[in-house]
Amino acid sequence: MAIKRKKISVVGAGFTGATTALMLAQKELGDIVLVDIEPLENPTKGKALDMLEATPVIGVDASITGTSSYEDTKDSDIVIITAGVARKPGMSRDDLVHTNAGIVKSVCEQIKATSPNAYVLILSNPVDAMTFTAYQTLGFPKNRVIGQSGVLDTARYCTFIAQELNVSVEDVRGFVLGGHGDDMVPLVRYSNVAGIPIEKLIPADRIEAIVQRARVGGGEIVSLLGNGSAYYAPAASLVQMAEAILKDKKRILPVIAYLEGEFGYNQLFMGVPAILGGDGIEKVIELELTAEEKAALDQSAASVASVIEVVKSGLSI
Ligand SMILES: NC(=O)C1=CN([C@@H]2O[C@H](COP(=O)(O)OP(=O)(O)OC[C@H]3O[C@@H](n4cnc5c(N)ncnc54)[C@H](O)[C@@H]3O)[C@@H](O)[C@H]2O)C=CC1
Ligand SMILES: O=C([O-])CC(=O)C(=O)O
Repeated sequence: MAIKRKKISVVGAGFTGATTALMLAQKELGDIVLVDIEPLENPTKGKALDMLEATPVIGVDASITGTSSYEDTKDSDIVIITAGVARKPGMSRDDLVHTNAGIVKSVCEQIKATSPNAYVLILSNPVDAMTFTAYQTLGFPKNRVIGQSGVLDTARYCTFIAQELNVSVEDVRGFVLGGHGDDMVPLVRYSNVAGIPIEKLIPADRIEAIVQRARVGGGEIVSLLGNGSAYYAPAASLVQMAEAILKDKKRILPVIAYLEGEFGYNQLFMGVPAILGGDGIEKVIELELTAEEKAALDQSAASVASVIEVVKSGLSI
C-alpha cells in the first residue's frame, strides 16, 4: 500500500488553532484540516487557503483545508482541540468551564464518530478539566487523550531563566508540573542550565521571582493583549507534542495525563512528566519529591479536582 502523509485536524480556527496549523505546515508534519463552526466556514477556508499559498514560499508540501464538516476530518491521525472561548483581563481560566465543557463535549462526540483511532491533544481551558471532559466523551484509552499545559508553562519558566542569566534558551532545562493554574509547580530542584543546577547560578530571591512570573505567565499575556490570550507559544507547544507522537520521538515532556496512582493521585488529569511517542503517552515518569514540593502539587491537584467536579455536575458525562 502506498505510504500516505499523516492527517492532522485542528478544531477551532481562532488564534491558537490557526497559528498551530501554520506551525504544523512549516514543519511539514502532515496534511492539515482546520475546523470551525458553521457561520465561520468561509473565514476558516480563507485562512487555510492563505496558508496553503504560503507553502511554495516556505518550501513545504502539505494539503491545508478549512471546513465546518467533520466528514473532512475523517480518519485523522491526530486531532488538536483549540475550540472554545478565551479569557479576557480580570477572568480566570476556570471562569470558562461551563461554556468550554459544552463545546469540548460536542467536538469530541464528532471526533469519536469520525476519527476513532486518533491521538487527541486538548488545549481549550480550563485545560485539565477539558482533558477530563474529552476523555469521558471520547471513551478512548488514556494514552490517546493528552492535555497541553506543561510544555507551555515550562517554556515560559525556561525563557525567564535564560533571560536572567543571558544564556541560550537551548541550554535551559526545567519542569513545571501540576494543574494549569496559578498554583502550578515549577520544580526548581530539577531545573538546570547545561547540567548546572539553577540554584548554583541564580540567587534564591530571583529564582522565587521567576517561579512566580511563570505561574502567572498566561495572565501576563492576557493583560498585555487586552482582548484574548496567548497563542504563539501555546501553538508551538502543541506542535512539539504532535511532532513527538508523529515521529515517535519518545520525548520526555510535561503533559496532562490521566493518573491512576502515579504521584499518589487517582482518577485525576494533571500535568506530569511523560514519555510522548508513537503511542501517545507511553509512560508517566514519577519523580521523587520533597515534602514541600509534594504539598505544592497536592494544592494544585485539589484545585484541578474541584474544577473537574464542576464539569461532572454540569454535564451528563
Ligand atoms: N492550555 C493552554 O495552555 C492554553 C489554552 N488556551 C485556550 O484555548 C482556547 C482557544 O483560544 P484562542 O484560539 O485564543 O481563542 P479564539 O477565540 O481565537 O478561537 C477559538 C475558536 O474556537 C471556535 N469554536 C467555538 N466553538 C466551536 C465548536 N463547537 N467547534 C469548533 N470550533 C469552535 C471559535 O469559533 C473560535 O474561532 C481557549 O479556551 C483558551 O483559553 C489558549 C492558550 C493556551
Ligand atoms: O492564560 C490563558 O488564559 C491562556 C493560557 O492558558 C495560557 O496562555 O497559559
